[in-house]
Amino acid sequence: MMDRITYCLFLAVLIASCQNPKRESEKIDDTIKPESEQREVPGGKDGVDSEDRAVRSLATAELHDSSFVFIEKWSDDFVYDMKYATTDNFIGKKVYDCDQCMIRKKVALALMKANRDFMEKGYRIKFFDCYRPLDVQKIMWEVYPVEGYVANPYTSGSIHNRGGAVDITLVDNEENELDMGTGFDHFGEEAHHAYRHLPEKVLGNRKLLKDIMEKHGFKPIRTEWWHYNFGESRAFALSNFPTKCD
Ligand SMILES: C[C@@H](N)C(=O)N[C@H](C)C(=O)O
Ligand SMILES: [Zn+2]
Repeated sequence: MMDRITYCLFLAVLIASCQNPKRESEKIDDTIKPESEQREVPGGKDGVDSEDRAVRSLATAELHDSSFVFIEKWSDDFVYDMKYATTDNFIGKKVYDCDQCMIRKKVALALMKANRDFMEKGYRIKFFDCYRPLDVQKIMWEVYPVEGYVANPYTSGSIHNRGGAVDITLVDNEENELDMGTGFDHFGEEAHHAYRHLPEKVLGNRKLLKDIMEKHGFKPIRTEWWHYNFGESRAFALSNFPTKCD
């Protein structure tokens, strides 16, 4: 009799898990930004005021800190060149279907605050990469299995796979990239933070990026000037859903 009950319980649990409800951490934001917050109000100084409103709007949205959001939906003030949605990357192949930046809500908020600081100085963030599915990490590892430049997907994976890392640079008001000394995904010592044989201007640009990102809770990695991990993002779950646009 007991065995029958245990068996029924087991069956019920199995059926429930097969329905595979999305974990909170993998829920994707489908809220609509209020109409009044979609347009910049005239008089805002270089978009900084509108960025403040955008931060408030996302901060008060009914979303879990770990929900994935499309940052483009919450702020008009970023620039995008999502390299893995093109063939212009070290893999030589387009590996994303979507060219938008998808990231955890908590990380998006910090990025919007950092962007506000950059905008006060006449710059803004340009994204090269945000959330990255674990399967894409495996493709990268096949092409370039060197830790420091590509995180090992078979150990702890990349913070990109957890929706907590971004690859970025800065652009000016005409959307010209600041000179950072190397291109994106230059896997060599010239891209390291400790590499000093660069013009003062380049060192200053890297420092500007690093200082403001650190102020907002991001941590650089030793080997790539463009890569920033947010806070304790290892706490976010590894994800592997494909990058699909809204
Ligand atoms: C591949 C490169 N853009 C990158 O993000 N590297 C770091 C180390 C990573 O894979 O997490
Ligand atoms: Zn990166």
